[in-house]
Amino acid sequence: MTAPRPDPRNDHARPRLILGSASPRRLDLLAQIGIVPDEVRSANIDETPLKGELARDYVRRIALAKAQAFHLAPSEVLLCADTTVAVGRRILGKPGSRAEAADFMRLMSGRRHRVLTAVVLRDGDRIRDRLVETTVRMRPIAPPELEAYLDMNDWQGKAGGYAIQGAAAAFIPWIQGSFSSVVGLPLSETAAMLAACGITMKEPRS
Ligand SMILES: Cc1cn([C@H]2C[C@H](O)[C@@H](COP(=O)(O)OP(=O)(O)OP(=O)(O)O)O2)c(=O)[nH]c1=O
Repeated sequence: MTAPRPDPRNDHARPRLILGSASPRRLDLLAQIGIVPDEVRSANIDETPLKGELARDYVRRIALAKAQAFHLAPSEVLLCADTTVAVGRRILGKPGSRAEAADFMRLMSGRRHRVLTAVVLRDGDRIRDRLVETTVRMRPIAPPELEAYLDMNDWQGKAGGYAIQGAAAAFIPWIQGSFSSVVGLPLSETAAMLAACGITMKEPRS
């Protein structure tokens, strides 16, 4: 009997990619650039901002905390991220209720805010991280529109209580920065970080 020929598509030197995120958006965004994690894990992190903490310090601290929450085997590379919304110095996380989502949307209505995403890649003891900031403008939202929007439940599980990739797109005429970063993972920056660890698009199977 002859030994099976090795499949040239199996690159055993390539590290296993672990996505440390419960966000379905992050998995979809990776798939968009042809990256399929070998495994998805999630951890519960206390995401309470510290008193007076700046949004950029906060989002980086939380992404790093997520990246430290997992045990990794030597062949594994871990990707984690955190996305938050900042209006002036106020940090808006994921709203805990419809009423809080309404407060957030009223605060953002008719003005600009920032969306920050910190990406962390952990490869053994080595940590690579990037912070990407995007400015988003929301047009004024009338009270009946806000009620209709909240009825759609799109606010649940989203920083700031909205999803630019969802119904709230109707309120957003302009952004400056990275669309994918607002959705949860800046793709250009993430692809570069992964490539530095030897993780690139999977070859298409014929
Ligand atoms: C502003 C904005 C946020 N979001 C989402 C991205 C993130 O999933 C979420 C912010 O919460 P995160 O804490 O960054 O992520 P998560 O709780 O969904 O998942 P995990 O912590 O396990 O990685 O908000 C959108 O989908 N669209 C948007 O326009």
